[in-house]
Parts: sequence; structure tokens; C-alpha cells
Amino acid sequence: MRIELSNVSFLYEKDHALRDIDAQLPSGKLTVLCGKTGSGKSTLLHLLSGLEKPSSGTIVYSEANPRQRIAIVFQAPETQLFAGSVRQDIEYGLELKGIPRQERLDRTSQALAKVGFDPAAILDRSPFLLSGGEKRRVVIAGALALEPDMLILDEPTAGLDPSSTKDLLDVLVQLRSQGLTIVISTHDLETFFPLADQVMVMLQGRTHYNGPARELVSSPHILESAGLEVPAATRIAYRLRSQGVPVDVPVSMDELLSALSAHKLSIRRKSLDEHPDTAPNAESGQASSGSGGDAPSPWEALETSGSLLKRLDPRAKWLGMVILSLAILHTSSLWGTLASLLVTAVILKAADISWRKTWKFLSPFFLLFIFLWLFAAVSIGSGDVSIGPFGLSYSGAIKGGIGVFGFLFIIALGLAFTETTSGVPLREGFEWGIRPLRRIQLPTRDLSMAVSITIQFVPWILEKVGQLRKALASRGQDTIGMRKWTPRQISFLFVPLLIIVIKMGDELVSAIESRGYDRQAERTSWYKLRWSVKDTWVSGLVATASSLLWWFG
Ligand SMILES: Nc1ncnc2c1ncn2[C@@H]1O[C@H](COP(=O)(O)OP(=O)(O)OP(=O)(O)O)[C@@H](O)[C@H]1O
Repeated sequence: MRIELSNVSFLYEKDHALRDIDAQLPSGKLTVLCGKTGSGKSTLLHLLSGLEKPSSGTIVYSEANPRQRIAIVFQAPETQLFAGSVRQDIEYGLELKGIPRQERLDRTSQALAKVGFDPAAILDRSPFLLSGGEKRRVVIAGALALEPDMLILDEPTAGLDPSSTKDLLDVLVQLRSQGLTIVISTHDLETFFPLADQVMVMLQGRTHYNGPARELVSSPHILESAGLEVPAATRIAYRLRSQGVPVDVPVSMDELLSALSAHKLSIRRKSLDEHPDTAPNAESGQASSGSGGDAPSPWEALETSGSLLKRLDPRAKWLGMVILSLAILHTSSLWGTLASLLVTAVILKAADISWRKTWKFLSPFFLLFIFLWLFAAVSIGSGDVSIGPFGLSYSGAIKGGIGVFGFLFIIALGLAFTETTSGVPLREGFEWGIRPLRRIQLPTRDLSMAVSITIQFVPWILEKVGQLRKALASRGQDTIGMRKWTPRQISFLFVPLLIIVIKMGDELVSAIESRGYDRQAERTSWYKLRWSVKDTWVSGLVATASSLLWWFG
């Protein structure tokens, strides 16, 4: 499959992740995509696979139905495994395509063999209990079982040991020789340059270079100006050339070694003092001590810039959040709901959060809230309108609607709060608020830590849900919206999500313990709470708005 991109740009919210990309990905070739972190590689892969649409520009595929013909393997393999056994996991995509049972099993076994497994030994194992390298190969087998025309791999060697990496490279070389078009995003230039038919270097969302790897290593300044390290073999070759050894610039260490075998090298020993590279670096000895004197802590530096809400003292935000939430919950009229909507909108604007982001954040709650709304409006037997055995009451519908919208506004306020307050200020502010409870022996410090971690977990979990949805969609689901998903597919989201959350919780506990967390010991805070005039003004405004809502809403 051949792909042609013309003038392709992509925006997340308001920020450009890709700008004006023009490129061709030739059929049956292996293209390596590299660039510094954040340069737009993963975004480009999502566009190529059809999981995202360009904000502008066009992507033309040489075949019809590209979504069905392109398989993508994302960065973290654990986000793509969801079934109880390796076999079920790989067969999932085939089931969606309506492939009969026996053919499914044959294709699954063949795909597992292609990535170096003994199918009989692994088919019934739980994918969650495999090692990182094995999980990655199972995910690739799942992609290959779909018999795609193009395979896209995002960081396939990250976290793999050298022998697993070599196994993976052998698989890729074999697949390319069978005509598969392969696109790989990677930071591992040493490993993939020797394989690449074409290299695309990304820089700040643009194509910085597009051409053969050999030309790229012949002009190492291109890699350097993109913030990438020139591969070791290339650097050694340049050093040798500068010292009079006539070697061609290689794309791999093997190539360099075989070029060197033609030369008789005599290595002159230099004393250490002659080496500028090994001279002690006076500046490096002056690393910052961390105590920093009056220098602001990392959190303080972060929170003195950005939106108005970001610059407020966390105590002002906690107070505002609590009194506004109480006032919103107290409203009982449609006017009160409209006023709450207005206040929430103003706060979201002050937090610089777009409507699109708010909508995306709230949408997972809609189903639950519609159910709660119906629950408030519908009763058995009585009501203003009868539908079979059920009755619909207008007053119940209005009361339920007011309550449901109130909760949605409070969740949106929570979004504004967590988006503008990082972990430490959030915890310090909360701890300050509940400090009086220490007198009744309440463990306020543990409580504030638990609350701050839990609050920060919410956006993280939503992001994981998004990744899992994309992983399922990449197996052949036609839409990445939730509406066309069956309950079984939705249930597939929960097992891996639960595993990810439990694993994250476990790692968090180990991290806290390994840092010597002692509940009794006094703590030195990195972050100083500072109340300013602006906090007083904003708190006054929020208190006035909350009082008006309370009395007139
Ligand atoms: N879901 C998102 N919402 C908002 N911005 C995003 C999102 N995902 C990525 N970005 C931004 O888009 C830009 C490109 O990100 P992308 O993940 O494509 O880079 P990358 O080159 O793949 O990075 P890495 O090598 O670290 O994986 C970055 O500035 C990133 O912060």
C-alpha cells in the first residue's frame, strides 16, 4: 500500500502537533520516522492509520478501505491486550471481520509463529502474565493475523532486551521481503537505520528531512539540528576519517566493522591530560544543590505563569470550589441552573480550557446522568403522562434535570481545578483546609495525600480509556466513538483498565514507601502557600456569586 500526504496539519485543541506535511510512503518499503520527543511522530502514525483525521490537508491511499488494511501497534503493549487468553485476544480482530472459526485459529497460529512463538505453548496463556517483550510480540501477532497491507509500529523496541530486539528485527525484515509496507516511529536510530529504505526526520511538527538513511548519515548536521544524536557508527567513522583513515560513512556498526577490517589500524595511546573530552569539567561540578535559597521551587515557577486560575493560591481555589459547589447543589430553579452554567463557563474560560476539552471530559458521565434524570422523572403508576405501567412527572423531570446539571457543573469545576493545580499545591491547599481536624486525631496529612492522588487519577484514567478505545478501534472497529460499540466490546475496556489502575496503585505505594514516607515525621515543604491581593479579589467575587446563587437560585 502506498500513501501520499499533501499539506497535512493536525491540531490538538488549539496547538499544532503537525504542520504542512508533504510525504510519500512507498509500497513494500520500510520507513523510519524519527525526531525528538514531542515532534509529532505518534500523531502522524495515528493519522496514517486513519484513527485520527487531519485538521487540514489530504492523505491519499493507494487502496480502498485503508482502515481495514492498516494495522497499528501502539507504544505501550499493555494498552492493547484485553482478552483472557492470547488466542482470544488475537482472534478478536478476526471475529469482527467475520472470519470462520477454523480459519481464525489457523491465522492466529501462523501469526504467532511469525513472531517467533510456539503457538501451542502460548495460545491459552493469559496475555497479562507475559513479559514486556512477549506482550509486544503478541500484539504484533494480533496485527499480523489481520493480514494487513501496512504495519505501523510506534517505538517497537522500547524496553526490549538486545536479543528480543534482534528477534523483532528479523521478523520485520522477513515481513518486508513478503511485500508488507512498514512504518516505524523510533528513537532507536542505531537499530533501525540499517533497515530503513527511507527516513523521515520530524522537527516541531514539520518534516525536517525525508530520504535515504545513507544520505542522512552523510550530512549529520541534519540529525543534530533536529536535536537527535548521530549514531555511534557514523561518529566513529567521522573521527577515523579526520585522523586519516579513509572509511565510507556507514549506516550500521556491522558495516563500519567490515570496512575497518580492510585497514590495518595502529592505535596511539594518549595520556588522559591530552584528551579535551576527558578533562574535568569545572562547570559540571557546580550542579545546583537543590536547596536553592530564595529560588522558586519547580511548582512555584510553573504556577506564576499561565491562566488566571493557574496563578491563584490553591487555598483560594479549594475555598472557591467548596462554596460554589454547595451553592450549585442548593439551586432549585431553572434560573439558578442558567446562572450556575454562566458561572461555570466563566471559570472554565479563566482556566483557559476549551469547550471541546470540557465536552470530552464530561461525555463519559452523560450515560449515568441521563439514567439518573430518568430515574427522577419516572415512577410506577402515577405521573402527568402515562407510558404503559410507568408515569412521567413534569416536576420530577425538572427537579432531576436541575440536579443532574448541577452535578455536571461541579465536575466541570473539578476539571478547571485539576487542570490548573499540580499535585503538590493541590495537596498543600487541602491540608491547610483540614488542618483543624488534627485536634480530633484525624490523619490530615494522609488524607490530603490520598485526596490529591485520587483527584489526579481521574484525568489519567480518562486518558487510559481513550488509549484503550483506540487500541480496540485499531483491531477493525469502524468507529472510535462509543455509540457503535457493543456491550461486549465495552466490557473489553474494563479488564485492562482495572489491571492498569491496580498496577499503577501498586507502583505508587512502592514509590511512596521507597522514598521513606513516614507518617509521624515532620515534613519540609517544597511549596510555600502565598496568599496575594488577587486571591482576595477572586475569593470575594466567587463568594458573592455563590451567595447570589444560594439566595436567588
Ligand atoms: N492528546 C493530546 N492532547 C494535546 N496535545 C497532545 C496530545 N497528544 C500529543 N500532544 C502534543 O502534540 C505534540 C506531538 O506529540 P506526539 O505524541 O505526536 O509526539 P512524539 O514525537 O510521538 O513524542 P514521543 O517521542 O515522546 O512519543 C506534542 O507537543 C504533544 O504535547
